Amino acid sequence: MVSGEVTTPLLEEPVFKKLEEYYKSTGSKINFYELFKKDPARFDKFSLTIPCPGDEGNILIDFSKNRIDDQGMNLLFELAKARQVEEVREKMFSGEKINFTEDRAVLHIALRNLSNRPIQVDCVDVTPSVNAVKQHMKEFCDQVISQKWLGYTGKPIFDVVNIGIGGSDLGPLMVTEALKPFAIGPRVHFVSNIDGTHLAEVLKKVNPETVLFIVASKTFTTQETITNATSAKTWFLKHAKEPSAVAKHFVALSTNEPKVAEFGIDTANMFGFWDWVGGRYSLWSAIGLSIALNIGYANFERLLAGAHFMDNHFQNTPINKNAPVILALLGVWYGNFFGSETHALLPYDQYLHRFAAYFQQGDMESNGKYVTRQGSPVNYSTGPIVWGEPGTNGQHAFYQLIHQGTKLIPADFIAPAISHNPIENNQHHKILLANFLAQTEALAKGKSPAEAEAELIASGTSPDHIKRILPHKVFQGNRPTNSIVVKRVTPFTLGALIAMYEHKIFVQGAIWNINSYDQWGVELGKALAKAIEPELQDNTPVSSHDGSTNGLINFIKSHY
Ligand SMILES: O=P(O)(O)OC[C@H]1O[C@H](O)[C@@H](O)[C@@H](O)[C@@H]1O
Repeated sequence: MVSGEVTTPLLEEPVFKKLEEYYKSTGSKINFYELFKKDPARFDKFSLTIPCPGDEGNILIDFSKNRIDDQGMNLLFELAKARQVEEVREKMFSGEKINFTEDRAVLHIALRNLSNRPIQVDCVDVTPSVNAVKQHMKEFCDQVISQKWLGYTGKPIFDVVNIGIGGSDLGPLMVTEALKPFAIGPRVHFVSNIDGTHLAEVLKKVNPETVLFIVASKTFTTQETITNATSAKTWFLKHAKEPSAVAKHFVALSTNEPKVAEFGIDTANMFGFWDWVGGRYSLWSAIGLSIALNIGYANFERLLAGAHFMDNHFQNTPINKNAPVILALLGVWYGNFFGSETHALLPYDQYLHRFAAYFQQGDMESNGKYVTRQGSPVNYSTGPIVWGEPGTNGQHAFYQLIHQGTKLIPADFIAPAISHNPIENNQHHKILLANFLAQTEALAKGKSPAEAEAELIASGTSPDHIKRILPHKVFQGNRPTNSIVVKRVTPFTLGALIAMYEHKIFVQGAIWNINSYDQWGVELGKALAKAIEPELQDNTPVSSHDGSTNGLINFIKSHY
């Protein structure tokens, strides 16, 4: 056990019990829309404005449309204190090995530590090595973007293919999509799936003379990535013929130098990182190389600066004004008291269309745990199911269930005030924002039976028909949302938003007393796939698995 670790089971925490009582007597009955009528200061009280430097504007986090009041919020803040969120936060920032099941520190914050504060792991300051890799990345990006890095026939690089999966794919993919307006370098493509279709379709778009493959894998043992990278190399050599050409067209991002060399990539073309960078927190490391190549190193550094800015906010702001802490506590409030099982991320920005997918891994791989740090099964709910799609698309797909379904689905709406594409005199963006505002208002306000009836009468509906359809036209409202508005989606504001959600995950993990930084759950499936693969090599029937698995394998083999 790590010293100072929380050992009181969550449900026995005195303030958790107080919260339970408060939930029964008051919290469960709150209609926050009604509270706006009673308290004109509610928005000011339950929102945060975080001023960003330069012309990045403010980040507004409006959490007033939640089932909370002063008493509830104060109890939640007390809960954060009781669960020692501040102490555990210090452990993370100071490089303690809080990921104890892998005996690792958790230091994605060190990758964006632009103030160069020394951070020690095993008595060694990691900052110089972080800066050295960043310098290598910068030089490489500058060479590729300025077209000084030439392929085997002397042509510059026009396309970059990032081959990686999970944390070595989702971050760079999400960020390069989000920051398309900032692209100045080669086009980027992503191959993650072992399904040969993924690689085959990307290879159709690129030219071996002008393509750069980035093999991104922390462990450099991930089956999908190594198989895809090997096939990409075979394809490349079919064209280039000469093995020495590989050095100009393949680079590796990894913590595993021997495996990189074994694969045949010159370790001079390897960008390293460290075991204290979790895969799902690695876009700030060398894993971000495809981002830096696409938007330029200076913009990549702005992304880091935005994250560093949020790290400072998280580390230095009192709990009751701390954005990640507040978002985390609200999640705990719904998950552990109201029984909400999911959390929706709904960006009103087409460029952020992979944001929810990114945090699906970030959150679900981190907090999808049922065992406490001390090793006992929890008797409370932990990480939510995270999902979402950009608005307004989602409105025409699944919002019906958020409005009138039986499940309580807390949702974060994320929007930029200013669009990168203000086409038609900005009309598109105004319609987009009007929809974002209308949805959060509708979810809050709902529609009472009296309002619905008045509408039906006004539209000339017959009394008999009104009687029949009225209940279907009523919305309960009181459905919680957070609204997060930035001036514009820029490398800086995006970096800050990502870091905010990373720290939210951290705070929830601390409250639930789980290790947010390992992922043993994904290992079993990997091991079993390795065992089944040889069985698919011929058509001999198998009988060594459970009935279903045998049946499936034999059905597939019957097509061989
Ligand atoms: O970068 P790697 O080592 O290829 O891992 C890719 C992914 O593999 C597994 O699914 C998990 O461990 C993820 O957290 C990780 O992001």
